[in-house]
Amino acid sequence: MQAFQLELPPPLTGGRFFGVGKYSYLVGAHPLPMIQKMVESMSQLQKEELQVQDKEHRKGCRGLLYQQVENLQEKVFIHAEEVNKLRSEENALLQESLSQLQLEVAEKNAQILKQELEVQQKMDCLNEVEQRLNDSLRERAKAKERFNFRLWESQQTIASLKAQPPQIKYIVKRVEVESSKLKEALNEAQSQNRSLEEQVGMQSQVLKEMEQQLQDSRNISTWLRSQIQKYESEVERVHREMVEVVQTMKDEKNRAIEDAFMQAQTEMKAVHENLAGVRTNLLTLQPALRTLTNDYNSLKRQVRDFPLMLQRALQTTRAEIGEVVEEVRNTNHELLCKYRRELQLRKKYHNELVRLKGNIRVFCRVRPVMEEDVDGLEVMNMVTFDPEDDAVLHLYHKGKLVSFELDKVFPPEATQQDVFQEVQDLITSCIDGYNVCIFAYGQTGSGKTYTMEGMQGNPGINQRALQLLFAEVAEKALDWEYTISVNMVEIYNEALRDLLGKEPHGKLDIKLCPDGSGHLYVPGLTEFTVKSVEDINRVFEIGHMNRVTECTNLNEHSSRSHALLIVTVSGVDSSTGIRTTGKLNLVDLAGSERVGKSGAEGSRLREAQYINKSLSALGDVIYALRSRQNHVPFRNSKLTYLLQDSLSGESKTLMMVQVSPLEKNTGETLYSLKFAQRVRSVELGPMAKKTEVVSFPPADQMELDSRSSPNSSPGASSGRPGSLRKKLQISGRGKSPPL
Ligand SMILES: Nc1ncnc2c1ncn2[C@@H]1O[C@H](COP(=O)(O)OP(=O)(O)OP(=O)(O)O)[C@@H](O)[C@H]1O
Repeated sequence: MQAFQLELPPPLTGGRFFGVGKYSYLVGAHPLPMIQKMVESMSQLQKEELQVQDKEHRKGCRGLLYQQVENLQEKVFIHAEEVNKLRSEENALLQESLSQLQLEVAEKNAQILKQELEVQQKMDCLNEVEQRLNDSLRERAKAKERFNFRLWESQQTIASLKAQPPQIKYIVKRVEVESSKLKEALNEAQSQNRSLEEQVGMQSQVLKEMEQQLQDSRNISTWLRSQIQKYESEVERVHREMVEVVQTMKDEKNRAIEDAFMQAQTEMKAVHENLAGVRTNLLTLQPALRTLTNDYNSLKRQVRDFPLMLQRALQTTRAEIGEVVEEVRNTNHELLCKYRRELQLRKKYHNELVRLKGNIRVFCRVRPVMEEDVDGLEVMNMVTFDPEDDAVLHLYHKGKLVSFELDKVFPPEATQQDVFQEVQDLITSCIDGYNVCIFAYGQTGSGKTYTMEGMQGNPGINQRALQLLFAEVAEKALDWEYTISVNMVEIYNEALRDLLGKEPHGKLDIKLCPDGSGHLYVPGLTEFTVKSVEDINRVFEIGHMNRVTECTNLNEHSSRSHALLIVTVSGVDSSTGIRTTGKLNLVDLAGSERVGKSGAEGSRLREAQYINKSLSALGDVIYALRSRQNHVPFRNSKLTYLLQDSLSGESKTLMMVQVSPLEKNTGETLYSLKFAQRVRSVELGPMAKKTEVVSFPPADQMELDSRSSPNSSPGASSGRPGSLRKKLQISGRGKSPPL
């Protein structure tokens, strides 16, 4: 049975809809007292309007309840009708099956009668045949008796005649004749007798069959009787069941009606109670309704006046807001000015710091003695360090100790992280818009690639720099939006090649920007924007692959070409719109060893000449920059020309001079350290500021210099490095002795 549920109206909660009306946004403390007052009166109005709506709602509720009672009664009536219909349908079904069963029983009875009739007919026939058989048997016995008697008589006659004379013979003949007649008759009788016996046999066969049939018929009749009994008992059972079902249904129907009636009564009672409650509520609400109606009317009036009030309030508020906005704008402007001043100051201090440290710094890294260096022989370590000064190293060369002072010396045990620690400030300054160049300089096998690229699992400056840039950029992401892009190029025999391009074999040109800014650019150079370490690795892979395909022996090739990773960091401050662009150039230079001197020929000699030329051009440029000369010879090599923007102006340069500590390499080590010393020694002191043009001598001449005066040549960094360092610390870098 379906459960009826009364749909009562929702409970009335007075302020349930508070703050949901069209003026809801006005609820809450407002800074302006006028608006606050208006908001309060509006919410009061809304509340009262809701209460009036509640009362009207209750009125409608009573009608709804009556309607529901009527619906309930209607449903009870429909259910009673359904029960009746169900009962009559089931009765009809049962009657139908009963009459069908009776019909079947009648049919079976008729069949049995028919069978019995047939059996009776067969029995009659059988009796008749039996009767006839008995008669014929009796006749046959009589005939047999007669023939036996006549036979006996004949035999008596024959015997008596045989005992008589010939006369008697004749008689005998006659008797014999007579006897043959008798014999014939006897034969005839015997054949008759046989045919009768056959008939008797046949009749007894027929009789047996008939008996069998009779027996079958009796069996069938017994089976049919038992079937009839079964059917009768089945019919009786079905009838009984049907009566029971009808009875159960009657009971159920009565119960259902009673239940429905009871439920309806309970629900009616509840409805009446509700109705009574609603009536009482209505009675108590009537005075409140009156008050509310009055209030409502007065509020209506207020609402009518509200737009005017609101307009006035809005005008006042607008004026107030305008004042506040103006105030905020002024404050913002002041803050922006302060911020810009701070930015300028920061840049100034940073520049000052860098200036104090030197815009061009020279570090030296000594690679460890490798297993492959040992080669069965004892290996002499020719480089030693000053335990008290990490900027000094001593080289034992041709029986003499030559000392060098640089900005920082990394001993063989220094890790990649130690090295990176010292250069990271330089790298992050490109986020602030500075151009930075880091060069790895040194002979082949001195560890340039190890320092710049590093190894799998222990990356060098290149990868660490990009990772640091990502981290720094992410930290500033709230205020600044940065883009980091990379190029990879190679300079081999003064030819510039794009290592990320589709055609790495093609030569690139360096051109002046057509916008008249004086900046340089490389048309067709491939640039990748990188956002993650994975991107960097992919870029490095492409660059490496292109370098590999360029030459069969990569190491051979790499030591004869300059590899440049150019990272551009562009940023825009979202609040001020200030834009910055900084470039970080990470350069793995070609091997600095003087192949030309060792009698190389052909392509080797050409390569060596190109390398010598470009390295001394780089030395010249750095020297010119450091000594603040008017003319800086950037155009003397592809390398310096390409890096012109990043080497001049407020840019920062770091030369990482790589050396080997092995005895066999002391010549090259000395040469590299002299180069480093020369670069560094051109301090920004008073003498260095002179626009004196001091060209970097080619490798051969440097060798001569070192031979003539190994202790005195590199900027007075002879046997007393510690004292020089101290002197520098006291007087500042700008005051170091001139060349
Ligand atoms: N600081 C170091 N610690 C450990 N191994 C180093 C270090 N420096 C260099 N090596 C190893 O020395 C070998 C030569 O270094 P690397 O290839 O970096 O020299 P290179 O100057 O770049 O030579 P090339 O000019 O031919 O490119 C490499 O096997 C490298 O792993």
